[in-house]
Amino acid sequence: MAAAHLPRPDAGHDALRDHARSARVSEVLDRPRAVAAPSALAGVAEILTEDALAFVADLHGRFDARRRALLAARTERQTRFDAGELPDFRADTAHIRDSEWTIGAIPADLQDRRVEITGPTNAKMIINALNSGARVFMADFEDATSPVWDELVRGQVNLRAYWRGELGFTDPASGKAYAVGKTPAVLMVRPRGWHLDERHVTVDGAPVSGGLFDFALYAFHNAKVALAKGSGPYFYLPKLESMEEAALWSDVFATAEEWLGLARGTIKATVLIETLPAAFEMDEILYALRDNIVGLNCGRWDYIFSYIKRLGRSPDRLTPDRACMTMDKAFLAAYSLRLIDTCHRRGAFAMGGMSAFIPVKGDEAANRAAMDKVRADKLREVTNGHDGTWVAHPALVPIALEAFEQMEGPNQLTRRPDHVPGRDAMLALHDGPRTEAGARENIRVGVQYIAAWLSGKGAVPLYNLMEDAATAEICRTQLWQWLKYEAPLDDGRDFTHDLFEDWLADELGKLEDILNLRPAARLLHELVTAKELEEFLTLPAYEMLY
Ligand SMILES: CC(=O)SCCNC(=O)CCNC(=O)[C@H](O)C(C)(C)COP(=O)(O)OP(=O)(O)OC[C@H]1O[C@@H](n2cnc3c(N)ncnc32)[C@H](O)[C@@H]1OP(=O)(O)O
Ligand SMILES: O=CC(=O)O
Ligand SMILES: [Mg+2]
Repeated sequence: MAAAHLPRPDAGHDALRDHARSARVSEVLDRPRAVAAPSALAGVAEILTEDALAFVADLHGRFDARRRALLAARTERQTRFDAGELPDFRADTAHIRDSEWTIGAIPADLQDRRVEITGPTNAKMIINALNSGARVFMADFEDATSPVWDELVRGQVNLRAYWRGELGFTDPASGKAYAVGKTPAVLMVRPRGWHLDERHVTVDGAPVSGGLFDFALYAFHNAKVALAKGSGPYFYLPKLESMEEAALWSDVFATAEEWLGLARGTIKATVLIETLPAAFEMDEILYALRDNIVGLNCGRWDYIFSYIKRLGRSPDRLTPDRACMTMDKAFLAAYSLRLIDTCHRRGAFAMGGMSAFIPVKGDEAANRAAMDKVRADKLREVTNGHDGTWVAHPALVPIALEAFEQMEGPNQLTRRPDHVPGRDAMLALHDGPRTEAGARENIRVGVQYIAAWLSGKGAVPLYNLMEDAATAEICRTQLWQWLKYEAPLDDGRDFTHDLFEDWLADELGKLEDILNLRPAARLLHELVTAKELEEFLTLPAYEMLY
């Protein structure tokens, strides 16, 4: 059955889901093949194999129309938010929230997730992360990755090599050799979100989903080897907005398990709750993925971005400086407590998130202050009831571990918060000023991050903070929002077009002329001054990527 025979994207979720369920795995032989762009990388022949690409094509044929329909549903929901509707718990799914059920079994090697390190998929960082002492390493094709074709393939080559005991790296500059140690972290992989295409792989001329491509290749090559080594095919799922989007992953997993000859429920996933709409569907997301899910995670940076994106077209939602939006207050505090309660009620892990502070080089006092901030963040998480947390850098593993060793066991699944915040608290905005310094920081970080992304780097240290796609999205959406409403600043001025132009020119003048700085500045300018808020900065940026 060719992709062209699938129901139309606007056919409705039920028709699309029924079609996907009725399509049999054996039909794949009649389907079009996925065509991948060439890559000269060593190891590519083991990754872009005919069978692996047939698997990608099959997933594309079954699920891409549904993915596109769900993306259209996000746009439709946004028009309702723009008209003044606020997110709320769904009436049609009350039975899921109100009834008693729990998720499926959690594998032994996922029972202790006290500290999880994240990072890009280059060989050195994979090895350093696996050896870092963290319980889990999440290899990231999302926020920390710029989807340059060769780098994506290289990431898959590296992950495949890891499972076969063949991953090594020698730094050409220092000559230092890197090898995976005897007790590596458990490996999880985060595929891209539903919004991103992978234009280097097409079926009938249409690009496949980036997320399906990342998932499919990793699962195809490694699921069985990981299981044979006592682990499994484990994933983090980013940027979901609804139960239906979770159900799409559930159906993808069921199909993949059938393809790969795995028992139903072998694939295990943790879902990031990092969009405002998803926070109102946490029970529903756990339920939709109940055969495969093991937990939820507070993806705080995308969550702030989503709050601005979904509600920020309203003048009464003007956000304060990015630095004021902390996890201990307002909508962020509320959603993290609700996530803990929801997860523990359903037997799922409630993972904390990423503090953006990283070690400060060459300034002991500043470094101590940054480490203290990380410690305080992790102590808040463990005290509230999280079962584990994320760190961005190996030096932060001991700090987070020390905080999470306060738990009585390897997790605290039986704990429930004393108070579960409701809808109003989940929508409450932080207090705080909007300052010139905050606007200038957004400009500086936004431009330099986009320049790095266009140059192939998805995570960078800037001004002693970890910056990635999610943190940069906050910068540019906040500037857009402030400009749209000419937001009042704390010094009495309004954030006008002229001020933005002046500060952009001034900040650019001060920056070192790094690769892609000018195109990045042009893109940031376009995004900030656009009449309509662009859904993701990575969508126009991807058009500029080689
Ligand atoms: C919002 C979210 O989605 S958060 C999740 C996505 N973001 C991320 O995963 C970011 C992960 N972190 C990073 O990429 C990096 O730590 C950065 C870019 C912030 C800083 O990187 P660097 O400037 O290279 O850090 P630094 O120079 O201090 O690194 C020291 C050593 O630690 C290693 N290291 C740093 N971060 C990591 C990491 N996350 N995983 C593995 N190794 C790491 C470096 O490779 C380096 O190794 P070496 O001594 O063998 O050369
Ligand atoms: O993915 C994590 C986030 O904070 O965003
Ligand atoms: Mg994120």
